[in-house]
Amino acid sequence: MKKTVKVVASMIENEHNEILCALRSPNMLIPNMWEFPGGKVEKDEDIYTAIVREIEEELRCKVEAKGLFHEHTHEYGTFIINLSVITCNIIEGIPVAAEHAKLIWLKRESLCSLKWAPADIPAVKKLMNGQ
Ligand SMILES: Nc1nc2c([nH]c(=O)n2[C@H]2C[C@H](O)[C@@H](COP(=O)(O)OP(=O)(O)OP(=O)(O)O)O2)c(=O)[nH]1
Repeated sequence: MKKTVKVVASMIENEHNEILCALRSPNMLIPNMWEFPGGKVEKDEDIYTAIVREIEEELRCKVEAKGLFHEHTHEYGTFIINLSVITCNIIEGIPVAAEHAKLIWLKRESLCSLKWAPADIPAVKKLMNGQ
C-alpha cells in the first residue's frame, strides 16, 4: 500500500498581486518542477505551525498563516500526497532560495507558463480563476 504524506505549501502574494513560485532543485524529489514552498508536516504538528516552520527553513523569512486556500489529495507513482495550500503573509524578512533552484513572483494569469508539480495543479487553477 502506498504511504500518504501530509504536506503544507504557502500561497504568498505580494503588493503587485504576484504569487511566489519556487523551482524544486535537481536533487529534490520531484525535481525541476515548480511548487508553492513548504514541506512535510511533522508528527503532532498542526498545518499552520508546520508552514511557519517550513518557510523559515526554506525561505529564511517569517510568515503568518491566514487560512487554508486549497486542499487536495494526489496519487504519485510511489506515494500519495495530501497537500494543504495555505494563504500566508510575510511579516519579517525577504524570501531567499535557501533550498530551491529559483524563486520568482508571477501574476495569476502567467502561472500556467510553469511546469507545476502535478499535485499543485488544482490550486494553480483556482488561483488562475481569480480566487
Ligand atoms: N513543498 C511542497 N512539496 C510539494 C508540493 N507539491 C508536491 O507535489 N510536493 C511534494 C514534493 C515532495 O515529494 C513532498 C514534500 O517534500 P519536501 O521535500 O518539500 O519536504 P521537506 O522540506 O519536509 O523535506 P525533507 O525534510 O523530508 O527533505 O511533496 C508543493 O507545492 N510544495
